[in-house]
Amino acid sequence: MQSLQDKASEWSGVAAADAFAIDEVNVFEALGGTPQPFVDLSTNFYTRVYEDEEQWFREIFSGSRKEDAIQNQYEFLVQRMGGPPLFSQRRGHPALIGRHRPFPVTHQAAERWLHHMQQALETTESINPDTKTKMMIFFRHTAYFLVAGNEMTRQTQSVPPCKHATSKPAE
Ligand code: HEM
Repeated sequence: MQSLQDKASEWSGVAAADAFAIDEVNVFEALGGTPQPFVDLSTNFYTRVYEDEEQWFREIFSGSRKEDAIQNQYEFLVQRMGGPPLFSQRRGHPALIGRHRPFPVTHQAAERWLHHMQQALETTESINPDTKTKMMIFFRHTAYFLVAGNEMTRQTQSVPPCKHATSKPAE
C-alpha cells in the first residue's frame, strides 16, 4: 500500500528528500533567531486567506479568529524550523493530520493554500530568497501530505459499520 509520504510526493511533485532539505540548516537561527520573520509570514498569509475572493476557501477558516490562526501557525513554524517548542508548549503535539480532520483538505484547497503562501512569502522581506525557496518546497509537500491524510481519515469514516453494530443490544 502507498504510504502517505509516497502520495504526498506523487501529488505534490516534490520528493521527500527535497522537502526535508529544510532541516539541513537551522532556519530559525539563519533568520536571526527570533520569531519575527515567522510572525510576518503568518500575518501576511492569513491576511490573504481571510480576505480571499474565493468564498469556499475563506469559509474553511470561518471557525477561527484570524489572530488565533496566526499565532497557531507562527508558533508551529518556529518550532518546526529549529526554534523553541512554542506550539507544543501551548497546544500539545502538532499531529497535523488529526488537527486538520474537521476541514475539507482537498487537492483544490491545497492549491489555494499554496497560492496564498507563495504570495505571502514573496511579500515577506525578513526571509531571504534561498530560505523562501526551501520553505515553499516543504509547504508543497506538507500540504499534499495533509490531503493524503485527510482522504485516509475520510475513508476510515465511510467504512460501513459492521453488521453487529446494527443488532440490538442483548437484553
Ligand atoms: C492543504 C491545505 C490546508 C488547509 C485547507 C488548512 C486549513 C486549516 C484550518 C482551517 C486551520 C484552523 C485555523 C486555526 O484555528 O489555527 C488550520 C490550522 C493549522 N494548520 Fe492548516 N491547512 C492547510 C495546510 C497546512 C499546512 C501545509 C501546514 C503546515 C505546513 C498547516 C499547518 C497548520 C497549523 C500548525 C495549524 C494550527 C493547528 C492548531 O493549533 O490546532 N496547514 N489549517
